[in-house]
Amino acid sequence: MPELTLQDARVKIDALDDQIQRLISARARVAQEVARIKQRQGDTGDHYRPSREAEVLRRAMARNSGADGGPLTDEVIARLMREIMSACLSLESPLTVAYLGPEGTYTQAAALKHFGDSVTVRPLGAVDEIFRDVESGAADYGVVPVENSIGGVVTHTLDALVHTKLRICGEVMLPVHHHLLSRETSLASVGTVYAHPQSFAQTRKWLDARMGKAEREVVSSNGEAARIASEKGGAAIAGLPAARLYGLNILASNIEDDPGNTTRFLIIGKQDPSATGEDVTSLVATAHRNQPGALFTLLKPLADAQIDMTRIESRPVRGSPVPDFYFFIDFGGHASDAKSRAVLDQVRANAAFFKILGSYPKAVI
Ligand SMILES: C=C(O[C@@H]1C=C(C(=O)O)C=C[C@H]1O)C(=O)O
Repeated sequence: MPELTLQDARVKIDALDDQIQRLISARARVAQEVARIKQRQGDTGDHYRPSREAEVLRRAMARNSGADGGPLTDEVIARLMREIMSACLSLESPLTVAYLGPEGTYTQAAALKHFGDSVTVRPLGAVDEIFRDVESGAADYGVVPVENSIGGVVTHTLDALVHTKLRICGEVMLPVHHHLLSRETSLASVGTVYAHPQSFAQTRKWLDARMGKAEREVVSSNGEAARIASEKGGAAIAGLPAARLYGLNILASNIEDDPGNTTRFLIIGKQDPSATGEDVTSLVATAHRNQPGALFTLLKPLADAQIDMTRIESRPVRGSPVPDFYFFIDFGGHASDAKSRAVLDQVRANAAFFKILGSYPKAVI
């Protein structure tokens, strides 16, 4: 590009902004048209389509890697597109999204990462409440944490999935950075640290080394920890949104023991997203008891079909007179594709209890 003066550059930016805005408005009008087409087709539900959104985001990232792409990163481009889609969708059917509150939690950050800013949010107090809220229709979708790369599974979420009629219709991966937040200005003045058990698990080494003498008090969420620290003193382990919300100082940043610390969240709702080519299927099953090799039998069809099993977790079956376990299995593929369907049929045939929890697009950003 030839040298521009500052004034020339600003004139250029103004002209580009004019174009961008005209195009965004044109896009919003087409999105309204999509909603009208759906209504004419008798579609009475909400107009959110997780698979279509995943495709739009993947296309945006692919374009960014192409000849006209850059210099912004794929993730930044996808996030901008995310917000445009969110705003377009909210014109016709503003979504209501319930999540594990209070405000300032990582689950809130996950909800906004997945749905964008143009949604109505309902921060609720417990995982069960989120399931009930979506089942009753008070919220269109729910966002619940399911697993952290250091702390392990969120048992309430797995237990709720066994019995719910809701479907998993998406997943969100959120890199989690913990910070020590306080009204105080130095670590030495902190007598008590408040945090969610998962946050304690993820910062244990740092706390042992730097705050060995401080009391550790478990609370129900990171947002709650920040609220208590803002009212009673002490410090909270939480994310930056909580620091902003409660006006706390950041005494120490990125105190997680593993810099790759990531939490996976599930989107729960009432729809079954269509296949996108990059999907995950989640199921829960129990093996036949008292049979040697029962778990092996359950999993063998996946191995035989060379399906990529990305996760397996177990939870005890409550009230069972003998030890029995629910196995939660994730694999790459969509329940509607021939290979996955055949494997699911075989697993179902070998299982005492079997339920597909959902097939949904693999997280894009
Ligand atoms: C309902 C639809 O559109 C909604 C709006 C989208 C957008 O603005 O790009 C994408 C997917 C849906 O959440 C659809 O495309 O079927």
